[in-house]
Amino acid sequence: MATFDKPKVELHVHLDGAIRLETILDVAKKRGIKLEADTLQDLMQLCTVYEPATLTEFLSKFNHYMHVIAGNREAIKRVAYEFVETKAKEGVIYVEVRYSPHFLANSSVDPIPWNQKEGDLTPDEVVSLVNQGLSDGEKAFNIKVRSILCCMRHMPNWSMDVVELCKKYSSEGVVAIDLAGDESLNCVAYPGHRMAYEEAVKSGIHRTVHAGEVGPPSVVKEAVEVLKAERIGHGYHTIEDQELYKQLLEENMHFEVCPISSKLTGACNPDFTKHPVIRFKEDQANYSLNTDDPLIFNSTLDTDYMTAEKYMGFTEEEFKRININSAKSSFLPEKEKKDLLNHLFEAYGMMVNTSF
Ligand SMILES: O=c1[nH]cnc2c1ncn2[C@H]1C[C@H](O)[C@@H](CO)O1
Repeated sequence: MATFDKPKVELHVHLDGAIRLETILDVAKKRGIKLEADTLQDLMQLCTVYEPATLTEFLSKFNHYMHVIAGNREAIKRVAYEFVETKAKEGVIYVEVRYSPHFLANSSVDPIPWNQKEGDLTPDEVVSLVNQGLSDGEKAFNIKVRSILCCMRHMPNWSMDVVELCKKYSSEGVVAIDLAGDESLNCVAYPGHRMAYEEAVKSGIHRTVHAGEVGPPSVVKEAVEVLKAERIGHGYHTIEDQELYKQLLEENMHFEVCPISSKLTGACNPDFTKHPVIRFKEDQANYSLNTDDPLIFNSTLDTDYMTAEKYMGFTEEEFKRININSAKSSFLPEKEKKDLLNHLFEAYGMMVNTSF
């Protein structure tokens, strides 16, 4: 049985970090693409981070398999659909899944990623395909799914496209913009990212930013003050700047915490009993628990919850509280947020608050 066997909300998970190994092998076979591994076991060995590494080392894992899925319409739709099935099985009732449309394209993207040959799949069509896969999955598995489009730290020239795609597809489940990638190499957001986030603010597109994962608190400060982030991806290092941390606590800023990820990317002390989320818990901060990249960490949402229970003193009550906070901090419109909250209140045996 799962550690917290009740409906859950997940806000920080990368679609391209949540692909099934079986699917990678199968698609590679169908497309005649040679992989460095041809059994499930060997592919797992290749793609998984087993011991604490660095964010840069972790990000290099995507090189082993992204070329298999990118540029292929059927594969992209399938990955999105299967993702929803996986989350439904984990007891997730609402998930916001993120990805870079450019990383899955092979046309209208400069440079073309993963050494692909130029084709005819644009970032725009990628978003449309993912939307279809997610929407088919929602119907088949009866959960709610929304998506977030990622800008990449090292690719500021893609960011204006990303915000335009957020606007174009806001009626098809795209709810926000994100800035992901290697914060350890690019600590200050480029003008391209700043322009895209300015446009997001102007157009009412919700905003989250990977910040303070491995980088210093200044990255979090920039995310909040310059990029106008409404949520912080990870944000562990915020607590090294007590003034900033206190301010964000007062503002009820939401931190998207990913326990297993934070150990294996080297973001935090590998000793879970010293994890910053324990401080968040003690301060009753607003945060969620998430998987981030379950393919690469060989994890599930339950292993993250189990870790929190076993090493961080999490109780059922705290799990309920953080899922309620996650629903409140989701990028859903108010009415849908209330419905989601009521669903959780009911499932958790709490009084439904009719005063909203
Ligand atoms: O934990 C992460 N930090 C920064 N970037 C990340 C993390 N996990 C995945 N990414 C990157 C790699 C993916 O290709 C990209 C879009 O999902 O986002």
